[in-house]
Amino acid sequence: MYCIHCMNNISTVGTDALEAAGYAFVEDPAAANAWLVRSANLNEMEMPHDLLAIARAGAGVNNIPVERCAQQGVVVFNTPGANANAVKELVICGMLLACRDIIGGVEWVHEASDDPQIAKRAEKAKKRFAGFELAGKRVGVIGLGAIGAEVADALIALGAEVMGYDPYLSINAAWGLDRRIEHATDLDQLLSACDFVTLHVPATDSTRGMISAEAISKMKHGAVLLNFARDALVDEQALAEALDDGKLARYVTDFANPASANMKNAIVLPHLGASTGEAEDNCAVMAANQLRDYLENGNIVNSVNYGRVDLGPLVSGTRLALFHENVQGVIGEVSQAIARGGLNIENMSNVSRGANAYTLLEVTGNVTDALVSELEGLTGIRRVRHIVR
Ligand SMILES: NC(=O)c1ccc[n+]([C@@H]2O[C@H](COP(=O)([O-])OP(=O)(O)OC[C@H]3O[C@@H](n4cnc5c(N)ncnc54)[C@H](O)[C@@H]3O)[C@@H](O)[C@H]2O)c1
Ligand SMILES: O=C(O)[C@H](O)COP(=O)(O)O
Repeated sequence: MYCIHCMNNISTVGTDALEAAGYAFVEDPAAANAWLVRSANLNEMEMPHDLLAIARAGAGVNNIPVERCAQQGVVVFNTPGANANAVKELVICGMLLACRDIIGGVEWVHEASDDPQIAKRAEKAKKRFAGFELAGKRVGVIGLGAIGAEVADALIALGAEVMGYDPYLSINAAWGLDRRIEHATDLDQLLSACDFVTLHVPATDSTRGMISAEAISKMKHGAVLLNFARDALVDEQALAEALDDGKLARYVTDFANPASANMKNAIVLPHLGASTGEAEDNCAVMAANQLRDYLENGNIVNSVNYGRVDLGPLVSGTRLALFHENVQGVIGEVSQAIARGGLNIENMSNVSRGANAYTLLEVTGNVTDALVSELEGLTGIRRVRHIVR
C-alpha cells in the first residue's frame, strides 16, 4: 500500500480516487511515498528517503526543487493544460477590466446605493468609467503553451489582433495555433507593437525578470501589461515607475505581494487563475492518475524532470525501475547484472532528459534483494524500484 501526503488542499475527486484504489493519506510528509501539492513552497524542504514522487496539481513547478528531486530519483509531475481554460477566462476578464474602469463603476454604485436619485446620478457619473474596446487592439502573447494558445484563440474570437512570441514552441504545438496569430521572431518586436502584453511563460532562470526596465522602455506608451504567470517575471520596481509616470496605463496581475498591492493603476488578484471547481477537479484527477500509473506500473507521463516512459499496465510479472545518470555504459552494466541474476528482460524502455535517465524493465525470474542492492551499487545509478503487481 502506498501512502500519500497532501501539501495543500487537493480536490476530493482526486484524493477519493486514490483512497478507493487502496492508498492511505498520512499527516507526516516523511511517512509518504508521494506528495500532492499546489503552490506550497517545497524548495527548502529535504526529500525524505521513502519519497518516490511529487505531483503538482497545476502547471507551475517553480515551488519544487525539480533538479534536486531528479538527483534523488524523485519524479516530479505536473498537469499540463488541466487549468488552462480557467486561467484563460480570468485573463480575458483582466483585459476587459483594464479596458474600462468597471471596478470604479461598481464601487461608485456601492457608495451611492442609499441614494434614491442613484439612477439619475449614474447617467452623469458614467463618463468617468468609460473606456475602449478590446476589438481591434493588438495583443502580444508571450508563451504559446496551454494557456497562451487558449488566450490567443479567445482574443481572435473577440476581434483583437494577436501577435505571439515563443521560441521554444514544438512543431506540433505550432501546427495547432490559429493561422491568424502573427509570429514575433523576437521579444522586442512584440513589445514595441502591442497595446496589451500578456505573459504565459514559466518562471525559470531564463525568464525571471524578462519584463525588465529595458523591456518596459520598448513597450508602447500607455500599454497594458497582464501577468497571470508569475510575479518573478517582472522587475516590479521598474514597473511601479512605469505605472507612476504613465508609460504603462495598467498592470493586471494574479500575484498579490507588497509591491504589486501598492502599485498605482494596478488591478491585483489573489492568485485566482486556477481556482475554479472545474480546474481544481481536472488537476487533481490528472495528478492522481499520473501518480498511480507511476507507483503501480513504473510509467512516467507528464513529468518535468524525467522523460516519458509508458509500458502500459503491469498485468503480471515484475518491473525494475532504474533512475540513473545519462552517461555511457549504465545500461550495459545493468543488463549484465540482470543476466547474472538469472532474469530475462521481456520488455524495456529507456529515456533520457538532459542529465537524467530512466530505464523501466519488465523481467521474468526471481528479483532478489541481493540483485536490487547490486543494481543500486552500480556507477551512475540513483535509485532502483522493484515493482510487483
Ligand atoms: N495564475 C494562475 O493561477 C496560473 C495557473 C496556471 C499556470 N500559471 C503559470 O502560467 C505558466 C504557463 O502555464 P501553461 O500551462 O501555459 O504552461 P505551458 O508549459 O503549457 O506553456 C509555457 C510556454 O512558455 C514557453 N516559453 C518558455 N520560455 C519562454 C520564453 N523565454 N519566451 C517565450 N516563451 C517561452 C514554452 O515554450 C511553452 O510553450 C505556468 O508555468 C505558471 O507559472 C498560472
Ligand atoms: O501554476 C499553476 O497551476 C497556478 O499558479 C495555480 O496554482 P494553485 O494550484 O496554487 O492555484
